[in-house]
Amino acid sequence: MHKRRRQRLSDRKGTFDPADAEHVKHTRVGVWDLYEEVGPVAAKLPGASSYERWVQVKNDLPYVWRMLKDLGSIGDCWLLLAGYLAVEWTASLLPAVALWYTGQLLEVVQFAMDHRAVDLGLLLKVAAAKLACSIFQRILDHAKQRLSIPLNARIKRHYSVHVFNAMARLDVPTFDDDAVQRQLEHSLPANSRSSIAWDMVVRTSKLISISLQLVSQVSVLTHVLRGQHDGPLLAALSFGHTIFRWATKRRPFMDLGVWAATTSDPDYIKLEGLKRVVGDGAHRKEIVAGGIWQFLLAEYQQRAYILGDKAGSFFEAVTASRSQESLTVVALVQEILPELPYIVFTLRAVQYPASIPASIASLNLITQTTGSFTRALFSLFDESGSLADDVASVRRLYDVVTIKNRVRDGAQPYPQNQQSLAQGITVEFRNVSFRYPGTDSWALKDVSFRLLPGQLCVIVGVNGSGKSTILKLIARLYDPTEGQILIDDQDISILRLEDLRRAMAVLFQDFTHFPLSIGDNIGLGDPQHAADEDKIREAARLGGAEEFVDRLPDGFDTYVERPVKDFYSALPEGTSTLFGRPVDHGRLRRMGGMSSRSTGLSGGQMQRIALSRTFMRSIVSESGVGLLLFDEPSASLDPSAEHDLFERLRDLKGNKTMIFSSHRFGNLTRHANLILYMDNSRIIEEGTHEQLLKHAGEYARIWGLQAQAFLP
Ligand SMILES: Nc1ncnc2c1ncn2[C@@H]1O[C@H](COP(=O)(O)OP(=O)(O)OP(=O)(O)O)[C@@H](O)[C@H]1O
Repeated sequence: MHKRRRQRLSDRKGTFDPADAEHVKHTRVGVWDLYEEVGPVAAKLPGASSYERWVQVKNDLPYVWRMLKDLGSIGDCWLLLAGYLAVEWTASLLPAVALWYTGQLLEVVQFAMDHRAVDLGLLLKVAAAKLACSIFQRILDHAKQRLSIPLNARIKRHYSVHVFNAMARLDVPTFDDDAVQRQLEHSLPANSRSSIAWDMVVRTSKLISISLQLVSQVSVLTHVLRGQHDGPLLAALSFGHTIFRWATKRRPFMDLGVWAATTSDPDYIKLEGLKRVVGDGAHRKEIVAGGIWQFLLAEYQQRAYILGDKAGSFFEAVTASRSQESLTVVALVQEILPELPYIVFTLRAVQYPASIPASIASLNLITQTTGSFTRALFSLFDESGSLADDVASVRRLYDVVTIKNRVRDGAQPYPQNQQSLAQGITVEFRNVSFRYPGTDSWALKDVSFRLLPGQLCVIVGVNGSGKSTILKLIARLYDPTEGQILIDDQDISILRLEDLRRAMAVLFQDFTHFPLSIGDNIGLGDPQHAADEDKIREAARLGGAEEFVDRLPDGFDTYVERPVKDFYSALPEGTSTLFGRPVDHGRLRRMGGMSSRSTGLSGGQMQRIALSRTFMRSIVSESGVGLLLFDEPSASLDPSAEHDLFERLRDLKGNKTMIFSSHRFGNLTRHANLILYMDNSRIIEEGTHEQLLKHAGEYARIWGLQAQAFLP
């Protein structure tokens, strides 16, 4: 259900404007404002929208074919699949066989009426056959389940690699794009235990099986009832009621089409805010230190009292308002219709008393069949509707690997001569301006500078002036909106991205830690040597991480953030550790997504791990790095660690070109060949430390401020 809802939304093209009174109906549901699209009349004609959906299914069929071919390429999949289908379809015929034997019972009754004696042979045969049907049904169910487990696992594994590939290869602006995020979301199965392809297989097989079940049951029933008094009439009445129920079945709210709901009720919004304040551990310190819990409680009580019964989530409100509409004429007719066969049967019995036993048997047979017929018919329609969604999901699953990266790859190998990297890289910005995707303001405006091989450049300036952005453009995470960036005098966009990125090492300010072991976190700086423990240790030493990592119980195998949760239930209160890790007893915590307690590393220690990763790439390995980009590498380091870091960096720099972004003057800027002072997206001063002091501008002023802070 949830899955279908997501897909319906994404299939719509264009926009939805709640303020468009002509096409959008507004209603109040509790504290919520519900806006529903009022579609054109044609779309409301029965079948009109389903026709469109089936046309879409037809267009998407090539993707299904491709999926089938892919399934064929998975080891043993075809064999398992053939077994699975054979079992499911055979099982679908069993109810009809059982029905046929029930029909035989009718003959026993008829025989008893005609001859005043029971045909014992036939009775035993029927009983044995019905028993055999039940046992066979159970065996087939078991076989189906056994086959589905390896099938599902293999299909899931195959497509998890497919989706991993689709996600892993995306660049920053593409991955950040909302439309791409939605596309990626749709390539994931609604249920983590399944996969889109497996859902599709199950659905198709089930549809065929239900159809077989319906056709076989109806034909057996027609055959059995042909000679029975009133049989056809009772059957018509029973099925009539089923069909009426299906035709008047209320469509679930979420299937109604395009809609959106919001609330502007200030009491409700505040109530929800207050709940979060006390539920989220992040606010606990402030609540306690500020002594505000009683105030919060009083506020909460007041809002809850004002809102009364209206306080509820949107779906609660919808359910409450729907329940008021449940007594309709259609609902009453639905209740009466099932009784009709009994009424007719009673009237006929009064008219022809002799036929009562046979009629009772027929009625019983019919009502039994109608039950299973109703269920099958309902699920046939439900499943066929979902099949259209499944086919669309398969299309999306394949489309997702064709998403184009926004940053286009260049064709030119870089560098032409690998040895040249050791001499450093030339970096030049020519009138570069840049806006982040989806924003209107300039993050960089008309920036130009040239850095020669082996030079050290430090970018300083106020917060948000564009320092990090310069580094991101050099790493080609984004392309400039205007202007040109040259690397070794070649336009950066013509160079092969893979080569370019291999030639540089970057430490971002907002560096992240992969939810992998510390060793992997460092090793990934240079994937080619990621398994080389000596290199990892050397990188950790240079990054200042070796000492504290060695003190951790699991050393380099420690997971800073464990990506796998443990499962447990009803542990005694005193169990504070399990499997060597702290136990999280709090459901509230888990609900707030705070279950994974980290190993408790400090910000500075985290930064040292990130630094080690950069060292792994740039200095320890011989991977041919000629350019080092560091964005605030010492932001979380204590002064002595910062001093050591810069010393080490200068020692190891060699002829590599280095660019730093920093707020701290002194340690670095004094040694820089070029300092860029930035303000408001522009370079406002540039030169060496001495030149800028002589210039007596902003750089000199800030330098003076920082120097004064250390004067007695
Ligand atoms: N991903 C992004 N999307 C949109 N705008 C961004 C993004 N990243 C940064 N910006 C904006 O671009 C401008 C420059 O940001 P940048 O991070 O380059 O500044 P900075 O000089 O490095 O700042 P700080 O000293 O705080 O690190 C800022 O106005 C910032 O808000």
